[in-house]
Amino acid sequence: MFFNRKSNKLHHSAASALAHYFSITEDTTQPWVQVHDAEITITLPFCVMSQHTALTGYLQDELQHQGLTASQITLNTQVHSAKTTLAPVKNIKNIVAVASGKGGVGKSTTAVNLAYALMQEGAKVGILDADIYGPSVPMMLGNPEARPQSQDEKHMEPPQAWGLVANSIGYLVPAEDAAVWRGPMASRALKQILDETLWPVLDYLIVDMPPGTGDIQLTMAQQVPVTGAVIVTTPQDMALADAQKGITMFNKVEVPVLGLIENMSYYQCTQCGHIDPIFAEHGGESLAEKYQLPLLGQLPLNTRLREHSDAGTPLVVTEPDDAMTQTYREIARALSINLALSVPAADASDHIKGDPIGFKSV
Ligand SMILES: Nc1ncnc2c1ncn2[C@@H]1O[C@H](COP(=O)(O)OP(=O)(O)OP(=O)(O)O)[C@@H](O)[C@H]1O
Repeated sequence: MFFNRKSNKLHHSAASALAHYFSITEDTTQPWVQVHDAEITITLPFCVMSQHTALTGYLQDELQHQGLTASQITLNTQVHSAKTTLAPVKNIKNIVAVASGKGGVGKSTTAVNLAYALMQEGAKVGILDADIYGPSVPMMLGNPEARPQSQDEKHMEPPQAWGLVANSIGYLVPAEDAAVWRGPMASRALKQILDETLWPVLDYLIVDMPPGTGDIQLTMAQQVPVTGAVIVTTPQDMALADAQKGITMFNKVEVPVLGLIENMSYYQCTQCGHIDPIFAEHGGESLAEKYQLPLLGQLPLNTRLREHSDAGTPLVVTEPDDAMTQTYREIARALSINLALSVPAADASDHIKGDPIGFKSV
């Protein structure tokens, strides 16, 4: 009886502290907490590994203020499979489309670095390059010569780069062949790559969408069981106008837009530190406000980011302490939290089958 009362108090206080920490309701956090004797186990439905130490400290302090002590606080992560209208893809819990209305705004750069940032926050992540007409992911991952292997001539083992599993039309056919495909063929190819790749169990598959909001993009968004979309834009009026078309497109196919990322927000001179908003200011903020969407983060125009992409050494992996890496990780945490809290979870037992390849999550 005494133990039960103490457990209940610990349970309630931990749930309340979590609610406060993440600015959400206690109803949401209650199911995350389990108490056994005086041991608290918290299972978060999102990936925020870099915050675990701070969060544990915060929980300890909050309990102490209430005269409570936990013998141990353990934090785990269990990302849910989200509910989608289309049938899920085997082993993939969530598909996140990274899209842009306008070309050249840094969508692929963002998709690649975001994928690694999610991994650093504790997620199991893959990337699918759906940019059929201009696949740049293989170059950005530094493995353009890689080819998916097949044991049965039906399924592909995806290449891996620094622990990230990836597939791309760029690994499969010469660029000039894909460039002349018509829309239906391009979307069929994407669906085929998605379904025939031996994906290990992934919390998130990042899909680098082709730029634009035409028929091809619409068909792709309709054929793939996308959990949510992230729109990349620059602050420039022209890019913002196209980003709005992207938001409208995802609304049309009932895919929730999880947030905006503003890229090339400003340039900071490496010599004098002067900040120049080359593509105008506040564009991302006003777009986010207009559509009531979170602005997940803002990245500067930076030579090193471009150099790392060109060299196939993604910045987030090779410069883990860089300020831009920290921004990508903030974006990754915000995205993971937003997805877990805004998209209802589904029963995953039918499609999560276990790792078919020697996949090492890092
Ligand atoms: N924040 C940034 N700072 C500097 N260079 C950047 C930044 N973001 C992207 N780039 C560079 O801009 C170019 C276009 O980026 P990227 O290929 O990611 O854009 P995209 O929107 O995917 O393009 P596409 O429309 O061709 O698919 C690349 O050379 C990339 O390295």
